[in-house]
Amino acid sequence: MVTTSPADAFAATRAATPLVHCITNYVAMNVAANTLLAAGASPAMLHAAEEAGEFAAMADALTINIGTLSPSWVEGMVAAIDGAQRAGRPWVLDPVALQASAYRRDAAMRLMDLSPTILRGNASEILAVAGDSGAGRGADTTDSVAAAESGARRLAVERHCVVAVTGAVDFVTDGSRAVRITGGSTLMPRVTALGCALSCLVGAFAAAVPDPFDATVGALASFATAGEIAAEKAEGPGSFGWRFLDALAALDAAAFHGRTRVTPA
Ligand SMILES: Nc1ncnc2c1ncn2[C@@H]1O[C@H](COP(=O)(O)OP(=O)(O)OP(=O)(O)O)[C@@H](O)[C@H]1O
Ligand SMILES: Cc1ncsc1CCO
Ligand SMILES: [Mg+2]
Repeated sequence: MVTTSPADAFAATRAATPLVHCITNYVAMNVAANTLLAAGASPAMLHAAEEAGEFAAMADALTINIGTLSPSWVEGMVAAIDGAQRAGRPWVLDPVALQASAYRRDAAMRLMDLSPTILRGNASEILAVAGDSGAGRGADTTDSVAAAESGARRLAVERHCVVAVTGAVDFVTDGSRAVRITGGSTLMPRVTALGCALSCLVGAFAAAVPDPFDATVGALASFATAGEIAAEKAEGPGSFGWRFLDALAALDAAAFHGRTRVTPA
C-alpha cells in the first residue's frame, strides 16, 4: 500500500508548484495545461529537439505522449529524456495507441528502452507494450483493466518502473506493491484527452512525491476524486469538462474522505 496518502500527495504537489515539461499531443495540450494549473503546477508544452533537452533539465519532471507523433517530435522526445535523466528528474511515458501502426509501436518501444520512471496507459496500450495482444480502437481502449494487470506486473519488474493501467477501475504496480483505485465517472472517457492530461498530472506528482508509486497513486486518486465531484452536477461531457477543472482546483483533504478508494490488489 501507499505510505503517502493521496490527500497528502495532492497537498505536497500543490505546495511544491512543480514546473512540468510536457511533450504531449495537439489534442491534449490545452486540457493538460489547464489540468496542471488546477493542481497548482506550472505546465510548459514544448517539443523542438533544439531546446527540449535544455528545458527538461531545468524542469522538475518530464512527460512524454505519442498521441500525434512525427519524426521531428520523436527527436524532441529523445533529447528531452536525455536532459531529464542527466538532471535526475522523473519522466512519464504515455504510449497513446501504440498498437495502431508499426511506426507508432517502434517509437513507443524505443522510448520504453530509455527507462521511463512511470508508464501510464489504458488497458489496450499496456497490453501492447507488454507484448500481449492489446487491440484498442485508435486512442480508445477495447480491453478491460483486469486483462492488463498481469502484463503490467511483468512490465514493472522487467523495466524497473511503475506501471499504471487506467479505466473504470485503475491498477498501479511497481512489481512488488499493487493497488486498485475506484472513483471517476463514465463521462471521463467521453471528454477527449483526459487520460493524456492525467499522464501530465502524474508527472507533477512525481516531481513532488519522492516515491514514484505513491506519486502515481496520488495523482490517479486525485483525478478520480475530482471526476466524481464534477459528475455530481454535470449535464453531459461539455459541462463535465469545466466542472472537472473547477473540482480539481478546489480539491482539499475533506474531498478525499469517503470518495475514491485505494485497495490492495
Ligand atoms: N468508465 C469509467 N468510469 C469511471 N472513471 C473512468 C472511466 N473511464 C475512465 N475513467 C477515469 O479517467 C481516467 C483516465 O481515463 P482513461 O483510462 O480512459 O484514459 P485514456 O484511455 O488514456 O484517455 P485518452 O486517450 O482520451 O486521453 C481514469 O484514471 C479514471 O479516473
Ligand atoms: C483523439 C486523439 N487522437 C490522437 S491523440 C488523441 C487524444 C486522446 O488520446
Ligand atoms: Mg490515452
